[in-house]
Parts: sequence; C-alpha cells; structure tokens
Amino acid sequence: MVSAVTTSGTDISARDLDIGYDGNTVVAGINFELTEGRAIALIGTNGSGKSTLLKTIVGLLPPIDGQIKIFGEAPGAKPKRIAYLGQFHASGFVLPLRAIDVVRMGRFPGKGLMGRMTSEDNDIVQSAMTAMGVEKLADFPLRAMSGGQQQRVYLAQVLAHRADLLVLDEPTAGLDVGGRERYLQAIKDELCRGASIVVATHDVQDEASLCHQVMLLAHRVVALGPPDQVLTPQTLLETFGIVIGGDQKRFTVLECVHPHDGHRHD
Ligand SMILES: Nc1ncnc2c1ncn2[C@@H]1O[C@H](COP(=O)(O)OP(=O)(O)OP(=O)(O)O)[C@@H](O)[C@H]1O
Repeated sequence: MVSAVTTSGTDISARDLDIGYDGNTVVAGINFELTEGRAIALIGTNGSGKSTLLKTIVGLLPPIDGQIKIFGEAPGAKPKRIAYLGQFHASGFVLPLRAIDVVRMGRFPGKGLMGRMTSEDNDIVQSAMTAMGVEKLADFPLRAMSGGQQQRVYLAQVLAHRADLLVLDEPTAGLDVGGRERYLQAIKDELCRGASIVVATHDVQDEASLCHQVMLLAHRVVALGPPDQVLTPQTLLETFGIVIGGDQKRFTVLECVHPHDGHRHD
C-alpha cells in the first residue's frame, strides 16, 4: 500500500448511494469516502456492480438514490480532473489512430481539441508511453495492435492526463507480467503525486498491495475497509462463494519516496 503525506481533500464522498440502470437498483446503500492520495479497490464477482459504481462516479450514470459528490460537486461537474479508463475502447477502430494520438488525447481535457501541444505536453506524453513500455509503438496504428498493447496505450493515456482522480475499470485486463509490473509502478507514482484512485479489479493480490481500502461487492457491499481486515476467508467466501487463498503479508505500507506537494488545480 502506498501512503502519500497529504490526505486532506475528500475526492469522493458517497452516502446511502443506490446505483443501477433505468430505476433498477444494482447495489443499494453504498457509503464510502476517498481522500487525496488514497486508493480504493472494488472487488467482486462478475455482474456485482463494480463498473456501475465507476460509471456513476464519472457521471455517465445518474444515481438512483442517495448522494454522491466528486470534489464536492455532482458527478460529471469536473471532467478535467478525472481520468476514466472504461472496460471497452472503440476509438481506435472507428478512427485511424496511432498509439501516440491516443496518448495525446490524455492532454486534451486540460486544453480542448483545438489547444496546441506544448513541449511540456509532449514530454508528459513521452513519459507516459515510456512508463507503460509503448514508446517504440508510437506510430503504430491502434487497430493493428494486440489487446494487451492497446490496454497499455490506454493506460498511458490515463497517465498523460495527470488527473487528480483516476477511475480505472479492470486496468490489468490483457496485460502480461511486464505490463502489470509497469502498471503497478505507475499507479504508485500517481498516488505519490497526490492523485486518488478507484479501481475495479479481479486482481485481488496486486491491487490489495496498493490500495488503502477494499470494497467487496456482490450486488451489495459485503465489506469495506483496509485490505488486511476485509480480505478474510469468510468475506471472500461470502463474496465469491468459494474459498480463495491469500498471502496477507503482501499488504504492507510503502511510503512515497518523493511525496507530492499537495498542489492541485481546478
Ligand atoms: N447498460 C445496462 N443496462 C442495464 N443493466 C446493466 C447494464 N450494464 C450492466 N447491467 C447490469 O448491472 C449489473 C452490474 O453490472 P456491472 O457491469 O456493474 O458488473 P461488474 O461488477 O463490473 O462485472 P464484471 O466483473 O463482469 O465487469 C449486472 O447485473 C448487469 O447485467
């Protein structure tokens, strides 16, 4: 687990939140807070409501009931401050995009489609591509890439955003062992920069080693709290219906070497 020094700002606050589609509740009564520099992992079975909660956080789905605030406002009010990685990516198949074009889009929220890329923007794009190991694929067409290569490119786009809140839906899907290590390092760096992160995942061990909180979902919140308290054989059995082994010694606290300076902007 990574600890940034400053945790003053509340980035997400949910109170008695019911989420779902067209008035049909998928998960009811969600309560949690996520503060600056902290991460929460949503872990649960297929169809348990993880993506639904992420879509509600980014403002793609209205809450059915209760309250959710993102940076103190309604979801969707501060898109520039949020980088969202959805489960499905269509842009590379609709448009003839190269990898670098996709990563550059990570800079657009701050400047708009017509904004000029500065040398600082180009440096950020390069460093995001290097972090995910796709710098040599910069001019490669996205539609000719493997699924894992595309996932690395979309993760590089998220990193290029330099967002205050990262909302990630199964970010390690399709990644090989090297890609996962790069992802984990990049996420640690984002946390140390002061970003907060909410991640839906099936990688219980990897994410639990990074995240300060875990929410176990099974069409309801089964448990919420620090990984070493939440990921017990009983709660995992309750969530997944099977016993899952876990080496809880991995849930150690890593301090940031260069903690962020708390500087954020609207
Ligand atoms: N667009 C939609 N309209 C109506 N119901 C939906 C829609 N998308 C998902 N659902 C339903 O909402 C429930 C939760 O789905 P959700 O996508 O949040 O699951 P998940 O936990 O992210 O699953 P997975 O691990 O498979 O990605 C499921 O029962 C699903 O059928």
